[in-house]
Amino acid sequence: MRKFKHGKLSGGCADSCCLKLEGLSVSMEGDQILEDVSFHLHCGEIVALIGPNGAGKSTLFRSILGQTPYKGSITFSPAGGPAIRLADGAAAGGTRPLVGYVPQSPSFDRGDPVSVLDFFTAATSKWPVFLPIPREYRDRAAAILARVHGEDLLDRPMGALSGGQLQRVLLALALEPVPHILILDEPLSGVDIEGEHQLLEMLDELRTQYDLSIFLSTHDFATLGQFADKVILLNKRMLRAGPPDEVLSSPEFYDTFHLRMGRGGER
Ligand SMILES: Nc1ncnc2c1ncn2[C@@H]1O[C@H](COP(=O)(O)OP(=O)(O)OP(=O)(O)O)[C@@H](O)[C@H]1O
Repeated sequence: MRKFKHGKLSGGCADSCCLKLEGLSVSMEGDQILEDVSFHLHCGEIVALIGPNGAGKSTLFRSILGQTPYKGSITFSPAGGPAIRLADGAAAGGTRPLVGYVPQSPSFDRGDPVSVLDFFTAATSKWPVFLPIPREYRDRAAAILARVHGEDLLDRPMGALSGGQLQRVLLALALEPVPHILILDEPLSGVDIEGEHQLLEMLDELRTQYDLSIFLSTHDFATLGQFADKVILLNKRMLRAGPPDEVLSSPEFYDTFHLRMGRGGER
């Protein structure tokens, strides 16, 4: 599946744009949710975040989005530009990087008559969708959907979309405007194998086309090696980070998911 390995990574952070998390900690209602999490994310890189239920994956995303207060630092350094430090979600000394976000799949009632065009219009304008939608809004929605090869979905009811089609519609919205960083919370859940393959191809195409950092969480470990440059294993703390094969064969991975090491493993 992988068609493209990003060339800029060879120089590390110095000559490529980079999101840096350093010593990130989050507490809520007296509970420590994240503790001392540090890693870098480069443009053009797809990084998968894995961990058991309740590991803090969505909380980590919300911290980057500025929706959850944290301790530590999050900085964004555009290639060749000054670094932007995000303190508790506020950009200090620069323009806030654009972060596109696809939340964990919302569900739509099967009989819900809201069309993809209605949904787009409501999300991107103040036009009352019970009135006929003007041509310019329709053309704009079609152009945005075309980025994910979804123009044909425009008049479909949201409730009739498959899991993969719904993810593509949400992805198209997250790409308007095209962000610096794209975050997807479990985009593969509820998506069949064919849809999953299309979505992963799409992400590979988008990061190449727009030089995006893509950061996604998943519980589907079987496909990680096909699309992720790096995997981060999280369970409150960052337990391991590296290429997919290295993380998936690590003792930390086996311990976290209560698996036994196979032959050749040291345990
Ligand atoms: N608003 C909140 N107030 C208090 N605790 C919270 C809040 N939001 C999340 N938590 C707790 O933080 C922990 C991490 O939750 P989070 O949703 O980030 O995990 P996750 O790794 O995304 O889980 P999953 O894989 O099940 O989606 C959980 O124990 C959860 O109960």
